[in-house]
Amino acid sequence: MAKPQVLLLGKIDHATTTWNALSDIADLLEPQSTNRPQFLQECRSGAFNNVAACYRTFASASITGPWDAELIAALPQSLKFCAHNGAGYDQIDVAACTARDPPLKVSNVPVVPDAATADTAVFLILGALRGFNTSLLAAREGKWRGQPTPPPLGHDPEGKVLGILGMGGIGRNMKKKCEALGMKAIYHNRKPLSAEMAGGATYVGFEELLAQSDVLSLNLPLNKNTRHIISTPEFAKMKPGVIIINTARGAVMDENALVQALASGHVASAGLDVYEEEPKIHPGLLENPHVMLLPHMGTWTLETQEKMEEWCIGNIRAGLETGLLKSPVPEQADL
Ligand SMILES: O=CC(=O)O
Repeated sequence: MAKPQVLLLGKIDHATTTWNALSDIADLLEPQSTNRPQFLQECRSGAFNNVAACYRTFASASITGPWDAELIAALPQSLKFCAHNGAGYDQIDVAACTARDPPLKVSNVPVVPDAATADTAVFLILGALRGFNTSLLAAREGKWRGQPTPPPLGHDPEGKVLGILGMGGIGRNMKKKCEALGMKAIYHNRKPLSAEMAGGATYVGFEELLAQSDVLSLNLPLNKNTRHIISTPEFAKMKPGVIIINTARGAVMDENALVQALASGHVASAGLDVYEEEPKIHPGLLENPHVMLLPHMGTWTLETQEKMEEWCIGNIRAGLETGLLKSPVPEQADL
């Protein structure tokens, strides 16, 4: 019997040996397309009609566009598994995958990205609290401590309230690291965690989280319930001088509203790794020398990238060999 095919959407940079080893059970295939219209056409041409599983990266959206209803309808009937290499899978319309007959099973990469993403958040928290960005810029311009005018004094993390919106694996990892800096953690989730999972962080309502945080960190997934969960009315409920950190997805926060809140001074600073329209960064953020801006580097370490690729390939092998993915997305836990 012919082997099933596995389609690679994106690149494998590290786990090439594990990827190539998949050829014991599948033929490995790459698309010819370089943009979405071509990709839809390639799908509809029958070129992928023996593809049973697909490995996709966040960056592969530059070829396929989002996995929305149109794309999911164009994918071949043979496709049973989509292994996404990332924690956040907001690019995939999971409901449309589930509605297929048979359902298209989707997995993400949980846990593995937690530590590196939390480290990125800690870097942004410290950088924003201490106001380090202007000094980083000044040092490169040969202006010692911003000569002739030194920057305003920063703030210590010690004793500050860290509000965590979305206390999943990344939030919990970040909490531990920030407690080592003397911060006090409060959090809001749809439901409180068990005492063991919360690890001493206090559960508060959403409004209390807004009102009590000195540093508010966004660690929740992007979906239709969380899009723009932070916007003008929410900023108005926060402490003057609050610092906002976002390592989740840009669109959980209304970027225009953030720019306005920064301009008014109500939000003192921000540390951002993610943006509403990546790779574009809002000009109001680029022009503000106080905010810390990273270009989506949360999991960008050799160790984490390697482990994420391995995990994602593990999902493909599990799907093909057992019919079940190792880490299905929570919406499909019962499939
Ligand atoms: O943004 C990174 C991820 O979702 O893993």
